[in-house]
Amino acid sequence: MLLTSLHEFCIQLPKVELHAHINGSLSPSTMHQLRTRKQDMNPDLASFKVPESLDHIKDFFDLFKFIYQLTDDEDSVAFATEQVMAEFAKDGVRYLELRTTPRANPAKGMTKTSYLQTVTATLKERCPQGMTVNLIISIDRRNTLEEAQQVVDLAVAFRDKGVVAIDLCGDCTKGDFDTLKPAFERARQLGFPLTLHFNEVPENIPEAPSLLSVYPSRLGHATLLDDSSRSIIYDRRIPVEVCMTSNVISKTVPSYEEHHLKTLLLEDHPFVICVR
Ligand SMILES: CNc1ncnc2c1ncn2[C@@H]1O[C@H](COP(=O)(O)O)[C@@H](O)[C@H]1O
Repeated sequence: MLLTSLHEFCIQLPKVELHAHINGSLSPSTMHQLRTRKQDMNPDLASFKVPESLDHIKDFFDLFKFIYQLTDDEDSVAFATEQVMAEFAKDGVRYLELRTTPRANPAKGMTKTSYLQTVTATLKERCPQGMTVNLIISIDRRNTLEEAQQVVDLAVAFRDKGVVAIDLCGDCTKGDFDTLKPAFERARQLGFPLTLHFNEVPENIPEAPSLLSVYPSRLGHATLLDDSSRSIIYDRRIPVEVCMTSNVISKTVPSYEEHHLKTLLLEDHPFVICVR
């Protein structure tokens, strides 16, 4: 087939996507469809729009208060998951690792277990032809240790349903990794590879040694590499999930030209380009 442009070539190129949060990957069209389903019950949603740019990464996490109202029941979660897979497939992704934080909504009868049942069933039944999809289960930085341990229990329960790893995500300006560390240590003992959102903002730098002490297999973002983290990460060759669009939109990186991808490339450190 004759390719008409570089853009077309990039779309058709078979790709892997390893860092995509389900609720962070809803396209404007998916959000619109979910909003239309829900706005009778929740008129506030009618005026909600994702802004094109943000002033600070904190504003980014605030958006999820709205987005979670769009996916607050099992049917919407299934619809959102199916749309996300279909859109990645259309963009030429052949291997996809989605990640998501189990969420309950008692008002709609959704539990963390039924949330994951819905997601894993959708991955199995609605996966586009020619694409393989696996799931990473996320622990939110704002979780208590008990909640984090519950996520590990869920990962064990859903292990044979395509769960391949456990993630640390959530508002990088909140929470304390040391509180959650025993859950990550247990996850590792149980054989789950770990991927951790790492050093997205300066406040994260003091906790970096603690995150690295649980032996993550991959790191998300790793935007700010202090000398001591850099030397451990380079020594162990821990691959970085580079999320350029997310970094530039949330202003943790000033521009694409100044992105730390360049340093990783020049220093021959393994990384993978991701979207969110
Ligand atoms: C910008 N960098 C980031 N850093 C940390 N966590 C992030 C993130 N981007 C997204 N999330 C996490 O993904 C969740 C939404 O998807 P799920 O409900 O899990 O599917 C958000 O609530 C946040 O915790």
